Amino acid sequence: METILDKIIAVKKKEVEELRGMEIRPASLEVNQRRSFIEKLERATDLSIIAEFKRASPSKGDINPNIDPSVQTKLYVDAGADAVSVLTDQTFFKGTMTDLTHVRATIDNPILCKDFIIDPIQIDRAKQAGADIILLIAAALDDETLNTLYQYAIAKELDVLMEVHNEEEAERVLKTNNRLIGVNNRNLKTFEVNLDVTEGLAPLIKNEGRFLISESGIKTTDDVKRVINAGANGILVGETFMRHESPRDVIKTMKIPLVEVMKR
Ligand SMILES: O=P(O)(O)OC[C@@H](O)[C@@H](O)c1c[nH]c2ccccc12
Repeated sequence: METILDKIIAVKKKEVEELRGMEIRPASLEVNQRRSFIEKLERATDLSIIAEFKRASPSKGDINPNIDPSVQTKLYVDAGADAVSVLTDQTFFKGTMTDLTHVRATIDNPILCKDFIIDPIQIDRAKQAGADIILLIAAALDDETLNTLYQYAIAKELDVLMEVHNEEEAERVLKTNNRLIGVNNRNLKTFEVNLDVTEGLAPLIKNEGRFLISESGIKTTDDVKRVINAGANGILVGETFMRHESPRDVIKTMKIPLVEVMKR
């Protein structure tokens, strides 16, 4: 059966064809300046927070379709978020690359371009819009493509967040020497969300000395403590911040010291 991920990738293939016909100009020096999230993680003593701007999603429908990306992400950063994620997919998440451009003009923290990247041309476009981190989803890429895109991104001085959901994917990404691994608690094929996924995969990732970001389904301080205990260096949170009347207050309560977490 065709999964939502298959549907999304089919749309991305068309988008890539369209992009090939467009001129992607180099970004201005100011936009291009390097903002490394991995360097921030090396120095971090608290849990790192990547706060996401996400208007809608295939699993939840509209989340908060009418708020302004610059206003919302400024709020995130002022509350203590370390990085911001901007969903740029239009068809399924109601985002745009223009959202990312606007956010770049507003904040100075690292920005993750949250999209389904299958081709280097999308990396060029993300970089031009002002992204500092790109996402590579193991479930959507074979080993060769994953490696090619990874090498391409680091050559452009971008950080790469490699996303996994099971052991097989984790082993595949650990074969690269990428230091930043995201464990998605949501299964992109069934939408089921379970923090057990972070707990199950954390030993594998931490034993290899990589930074671990727990992604999706994080709502409460208890959830946060659970993933910290599992070994997470950071969290990626969208819906909880997008729906809350005061994302500032939630972010502040989630910014917890990492004390026992082994940092390598
Ligand atoms: O809104 P949540 O449950 O806090 O999840 C945020 C983020 O992890 C989620 O948006 C996400 C994780 N990986 C993705 C890949 C594509 C699109 C979206 C995602």
